Amino acid sequence: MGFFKKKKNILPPAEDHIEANLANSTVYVRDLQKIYPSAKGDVQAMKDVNINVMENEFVSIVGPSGCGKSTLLRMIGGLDTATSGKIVIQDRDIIGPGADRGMVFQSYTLFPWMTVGDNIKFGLKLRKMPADQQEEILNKYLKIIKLEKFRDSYPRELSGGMKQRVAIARALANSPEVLLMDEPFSALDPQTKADMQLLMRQIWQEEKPTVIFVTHDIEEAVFLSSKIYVLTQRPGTVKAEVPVLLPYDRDLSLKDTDEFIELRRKVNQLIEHESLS
Ligand SMILES: Nc1ncnc2c1ncn2[C@@H]1O[C@H](COP(=O)(O)OP(=O)(O)OP(=O)(O)O)[C@@H](O)[C@H]1O
Repeated sequence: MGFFKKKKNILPPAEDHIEANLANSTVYVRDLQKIYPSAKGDVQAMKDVNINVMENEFVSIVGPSGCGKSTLLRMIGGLDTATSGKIVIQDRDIIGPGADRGMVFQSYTLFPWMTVGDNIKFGLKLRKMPADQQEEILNKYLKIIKLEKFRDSYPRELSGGMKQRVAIARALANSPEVLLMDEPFSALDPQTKADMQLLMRQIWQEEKPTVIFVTHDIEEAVFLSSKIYVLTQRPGTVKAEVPVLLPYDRDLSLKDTDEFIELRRKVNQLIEHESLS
């Protein structure tokens, strides 16, 4: 029985419909607050953040610089602790890192002394998965990221985009309940970035991972997501939850359509108003 069902009897009736929605949540963030103590006084990075990510959703977090996007992702990843509030994945309170969450960062985080294959199998080896199953999963993900020929290469032999493809495969190979991505494509050149967005969308359409994706690139957020949370400037809180009602099968030509441009403009305006206020 899930966390929300257990609490049913103590919720007032008015919240019943909210609870019904949350029962399907993979990630549930409530009243999250983050204060960084500093010599010059406390820095309130985040205030009353509430987000709700359903199973198989691709959710992006956008907002002005310094609004707390990375802090929020780090807290969901268990790499940082909240000052108050709650983060629940399925029915478990998050108090630290765990294999239930895969992470991909902007900076390249592959183990440089391991081949591509060993990087992808790393988590599987830790779990002592039988070798034949490891091979099966490795082959599946090498194919998905189109790097079958690079299985025995080392990270130093790969381009930035290839390294991020391996990082995504390494995270997904562990079948995480949620994939957390912090600006994973922002260091790449524009063409590689567009290729990676297309690949990421294809992976999502085929594999349906639950994803929380932090980016400052609104076009990227609209292209990839099923839902976008726009945060306010610091202290960051949720300003808007924007559903992305665009076709399910997407390719890069979608970016030139009126409906895409209109939605990108809407999200941009939400952030611009924030930056000017
Ligand atoms: N260790 C820290 N000590 C003090 N303040 C911090 C610390 N880490 C982050 N902050 C502050 O908290 C706020 C949120 O930072 P965070 O990096 O999460 O924002 P962001 O939205 O990801 O920014 P950007 O879009 O520029 O990457 C910022 O104002 C930052 O200066």
